[in-house]
Amino acid sequence: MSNYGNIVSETVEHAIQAKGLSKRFGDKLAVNKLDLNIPKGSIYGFLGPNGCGKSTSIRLLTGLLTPTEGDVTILGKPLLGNEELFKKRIGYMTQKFSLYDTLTVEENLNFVGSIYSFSRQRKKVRVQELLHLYGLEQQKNQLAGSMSGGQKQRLALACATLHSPELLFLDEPTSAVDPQNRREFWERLFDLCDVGTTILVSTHYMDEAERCHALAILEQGKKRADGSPQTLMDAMPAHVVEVSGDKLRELKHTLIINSNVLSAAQIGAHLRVLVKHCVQDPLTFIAKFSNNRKALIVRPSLEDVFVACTGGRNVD
Ligand SMILES: Nc1ncnc2c1ncn2[C@@H]1O[C@H](COP(=O)(O)OP(=O)(O)OP(=O)(O)O)[C@@H](O)[C@H]1O
Repeated sequence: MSNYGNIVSETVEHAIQAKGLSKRFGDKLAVNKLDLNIPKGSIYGFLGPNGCGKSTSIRLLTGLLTPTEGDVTILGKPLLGNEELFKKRIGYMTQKFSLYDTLTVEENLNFVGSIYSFSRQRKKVRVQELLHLYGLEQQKNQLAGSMSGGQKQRLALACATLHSPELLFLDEPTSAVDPQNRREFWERLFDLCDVGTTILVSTHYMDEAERCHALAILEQGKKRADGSPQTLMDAMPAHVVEVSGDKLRELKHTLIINSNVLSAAQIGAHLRVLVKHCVQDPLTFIAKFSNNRKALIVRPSLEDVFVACTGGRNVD
C-alpha cells in the first residue's frame, strides 16, 4: 500500500507537510526551518543524536507544541486550529510509553477506549482484538508496571492504535527493548502501514532508519539530508575507503587530522575512511599515508551518510 515509490508524482497524497517549521526555547533553536512532505501510507524516520530536535519536531507535528514559525498540514488540513479534530486521527507513542503502572493491561486499554468515548460494547470488542493482535491475552490481568520492556512496548503500541489512527507518531519506541522485540515491533509497524497507516518514527538506530521508506537526518534542529535510504546512500557526499593491515590505530590518528578526511573509524579488522568528494582519486590519496596497506573503495552505508552529513558526530 505504501506510495513512497511515487513520491515524485504530483498525485501523491501527503499525510504530513511542514514548511519552515521552527521552535525556539529561549536562546535555543530546537527545530530550525524544517520542511517535510511525507506521503500517506509510508514509514518515515527521524534519525539523529540526543538533543537534535526529534521529540520537539514530533510534538510540533502532533499539535502538542505551538511552532515559533512555520506551518503544518496534516491529512490535507492545516494543523493550526484543527488540533481537536486531529486527536481522533492521530496516535502518539512516547519514549516512556505513557502507561499506567498500577492498572492492569486490560484496564490500560479500557482507559484509552474511554478517553476516545468508545461505547462499552465497542470498547470490549476492540480491547479483545488488540489483546489478541499484540499477544497480550495471557497478561491481561497483569499490572502494566510489572511487565517486561517488550510487553510494555506492545501494550503502548496497542494503546496508541486503539482508535485506529490514520497517522501514528512513535518517539524512539524501541530504546528500551532487545533486538528480537525490535524486529517483531517493526513487523507490526509494516502491518499497520499495509492497511494504510502513515507512521513517523524517531530513532537513534541505523538499522531501524534503514527499514523506513524514507528518513530525515537531523542535527542541531536542522534537516541535513532526506530521502529513501537507498537514495541517500547513492548520493553519499564522500568516498568510502576501507583500509586493512596492521597498526590501524596509528593510521587513523594520521588520517583524522587531514582536512580531506571527514572521518576514520575502525570496524573490526578494517579502518573505514570517509574522504571528501573534492579528492579525485581517493585510493592514491590514502596510499600516501597507508604504507602499502590494502585499500578498497566500498559502497556507503547509512551510517556513512549520517557521518558525512553531520560532520562525524555519532548517534549514541
Ligand atoms: N521544553 C523545553 N524547554 C527548553 N528546552 C527544550 C525543551 N524541550 C526541548 N528542549 C531542548 O531542545 C533541544 C531538542 O530537544 P529534543 O528533546 O527535541 O531532542 P531529541 O532529538 O528528541 O533528543 P532525545 O533523543 O534525547 O530525546 C534540546 O537541546 C533540548 O534541551
